[in-house]
Amino acid sequence: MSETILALDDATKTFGHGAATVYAARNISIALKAGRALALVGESGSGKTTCARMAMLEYLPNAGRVLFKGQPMQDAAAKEIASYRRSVQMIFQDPFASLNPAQTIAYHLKRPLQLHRPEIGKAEITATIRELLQRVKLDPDIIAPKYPHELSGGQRQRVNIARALAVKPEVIVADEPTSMLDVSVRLGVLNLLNDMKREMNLAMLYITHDIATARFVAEDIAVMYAGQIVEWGATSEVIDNPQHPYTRLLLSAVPNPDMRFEDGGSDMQPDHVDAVRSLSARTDGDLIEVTPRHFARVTAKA
Ligand SMILES: Nc1ncnc2c1ncn2[C@@H]1O[C@H](COP(=O)(O)OP(=O)(O)OP(=O)(O)O)[C@@H](O)[C@H]1O
Repeated sequence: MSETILALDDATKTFGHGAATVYAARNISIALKAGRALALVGESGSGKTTCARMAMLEYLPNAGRVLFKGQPMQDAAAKEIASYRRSVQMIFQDPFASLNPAQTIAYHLKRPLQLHRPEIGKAEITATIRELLQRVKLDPDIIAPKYPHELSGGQRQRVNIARALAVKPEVIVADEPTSMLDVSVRLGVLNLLNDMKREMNLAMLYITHDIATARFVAEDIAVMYAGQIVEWGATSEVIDNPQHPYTRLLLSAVPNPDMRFEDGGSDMQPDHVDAVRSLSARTDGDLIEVTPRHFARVTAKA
């Protein structure tokens, strides 16, 4: 079994107080292992980004822990936190927003090397930038001198991936990394993430509302609804044989994940959709031990 690098251990994050408390993430336990990806899947508002932010230490959980190689990060010293921030790199949804329009691509890659890779001498920086661009399948001669606006969305996202790799991370958190890209280039970027994961033994958290894309990247999958993980397991098993009604609902909306279930995005009846949602949002039962009885109860109700 490969090593767990980063884990959320029974982590809960709430916003607001009293009756207005929102449980953005409730009792989340996930483990990111070297050389493997976990897909966190769910519709908008299910809590995926909150989990990513806890993994990035942007939010500390109200309860539960963030563990890095078994060490709780809540009480870590500043030096350990700085090292954590290098080891855990994020790739964002919007490939343009995270690039400075006034700087060349070479500059974007040079900065993290200068800041975080002191072992690379001045003379080797250009060669390392070339290597990084080649790794993400971009031609260094063409791309390095360009500015972000001169690249396509897919090329920009590859630059973001190269920049994340520049600091030699152990974990990549990719939050909807292809949702703003042209459909024709999405698969290429997902395949690249997959290659990086294997070649560099990276642990990866892949966040998406599109359960179908999880197959391309992730060995494991966790399905979220209303701040909770309702089902998890090996990606192929969960997709081919979903046990939880909410996972079935999510799969019924593929291949048009942008469509709302209520607008005919799912082939389930609207009252059945409502029943699945209310069951999935319950916090009193043991949602994790999913049994076919859950499904039977929902169908009987609908
Ligand atoms: N800073 C915040 N303040 C108050 N509520 C928040 C905050 N961040 C998130 N929430 C709430 O927590 C819940 C989960 O949000 P989150 O952004 O994690 O979902 P998501 O699955 O990532 O959605 P999306 O795919 O739209 O980004 C939502 O109900 C959201 O409104």
